[in-house]
Amino acid sequence: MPLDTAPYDALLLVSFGGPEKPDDVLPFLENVTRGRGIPRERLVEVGEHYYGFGGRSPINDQNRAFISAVEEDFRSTGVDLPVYWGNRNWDPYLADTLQRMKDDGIKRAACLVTSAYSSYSGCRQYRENLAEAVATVGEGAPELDRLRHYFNHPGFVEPMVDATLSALAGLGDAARRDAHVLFVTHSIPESMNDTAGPEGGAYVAQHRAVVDEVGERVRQETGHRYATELVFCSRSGPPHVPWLEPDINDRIEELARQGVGGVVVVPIGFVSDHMEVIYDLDTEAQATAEKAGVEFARAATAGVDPRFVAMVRDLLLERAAVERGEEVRRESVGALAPSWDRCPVGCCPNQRGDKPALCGQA
Ligand SMILES: CC1=C(CCC(=O)O)c2cc3nc(cc4[nH]c(cc5[nH]c(cc1n2)c(C)c5CCC(=O)O)c(CCC(=O)O)c4C)C(CCC(=O)O)=C3C
Ligand SMILES: [Fe+2]
Repeated sequence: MPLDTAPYDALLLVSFGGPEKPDDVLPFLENVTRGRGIPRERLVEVGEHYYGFGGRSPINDQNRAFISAVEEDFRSTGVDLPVYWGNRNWDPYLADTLQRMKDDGIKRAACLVTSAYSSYSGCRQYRENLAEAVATVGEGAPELDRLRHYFNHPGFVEPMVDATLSALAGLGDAARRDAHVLFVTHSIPESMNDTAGPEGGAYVAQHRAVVDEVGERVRQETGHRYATELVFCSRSGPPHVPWLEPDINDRIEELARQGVGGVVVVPIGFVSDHMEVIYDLDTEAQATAEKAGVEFARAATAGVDPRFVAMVRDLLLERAAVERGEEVRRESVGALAPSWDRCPVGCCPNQRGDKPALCGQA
C-alpha cells in the first residue's frame, strides 16, 4: 500500500546550482551576484576557486546523487512520488523544471531547499525564486509548499554528531586532547542576521542550537567536553559592510597562538561538499592550519547519509498530514522548537526592496 502523500503529487528539490565547465563560471557568478553589490575583485577571486577545480562545482552531481538516494528511499518505503530538481543560479533552472512539472500534470509539490537555516540568502531568496518561476510558467503552474527548516531535525543533526566523532578520531592523540571543534557556516552580513526569522537573529540562534546539541552528544559519546564554537567562512561583500565573524582562518591562527594543537571543522552550514567546503575549508582553512602548525580534520557533511535522506520523507509525510488537517508529531532535537511550515510575514526580509515570495503566511 502506498503511503498517503496527498495533497502532494511531487517533491521538488530546490538548490543553488553551480557551473559544470569553465565556460559556465562567469555567467554563473553573474547570476549569483546580480544586484547584490559584490565587488568585481571578489568575483575574479571566486572564479579562480572554480577554475582551480576544472571550472566545475561538485554541487550538481551531489544533488543528482541526493535525488537518486531519495528516489530509492521513496521506492523502498512506499512513497509513490516523482522527484524534480530546480536551481536558483544554474541549469536546471526552477522555471524550466516547473514548466516540465506542469507538462507532466503535477498540481501541487512539496519543496525541499538545500539550505537548513533561516536568512534572506538561505530562505526568502529561494521563496522569491519560486515566485518568479511560477510567474514565468503562468497559468497551470504547480502549487508549491516549502518543507520546514531542518537544522534541528535528527536526520540532519545525527549525521553531524557521527561526522564530528570520526573527525576527532582522525586527529593524533596529543592534538585531540585539547582540540577545538569549530562549527562553521557561511558568513552573511550582520544586518541579514539581525533580520533573520520572525524576530531577527534566527540564523545565528539556529546555528548555536546545532552547536550546543552536537557538542552535548559528542560529550556523551566521548566523555570529554571539547571546546566548541561557531565560526564563519566565505565572507563576501564590500569591506566596510560588517559580516558575521570570527572568520575560520583568523580563529585558527588565534588558537595556534594560544597553543591549541588541533581543530575539527564541522560544516554545519552546508548539506554537501560543494565549493565552499572543498575550497574555503579543505583548501584555504586547511592551509591556514598547516602554516600555523595546527592539526586539522574536517567532518563530513550530511550528503547522502541515509538518515538525512530519510528526513526528506519524514518532512514530506509530516507536511502532507498537516495539509490534510491531521495531528502530527514533529521530530526535532535541541533547544529550539520545530520550525514553522509557512514563513511569517516579514520574516528574513529582502533589504533591497520587497519582491513577491511564495510559501509564506497570507
Ligand atoms: C547563507 C548562504 C549559503 C548557505 C545556504 C544555501 O545553501 O543556500 C550559501 C550557499 C552557497 N553559496 C554558493 C556560491 C556563492 N555564494 C556567493 C555569494 C553569497 N552567498 C551568501 C550566503 C550564502 N550562500 C551571501 C550573503 C553572498 C553574497 C551575495 C549575496 O548577498 O547574495 C557567491 C558569489 C561570490 C561571493 O560573493 O563569494 C557564490 C559563487 C553555493 C554554490 C557552491 C558551489 O558552486 O559548489 C552555495 C551552496
Ligand atoms: Fe553563497
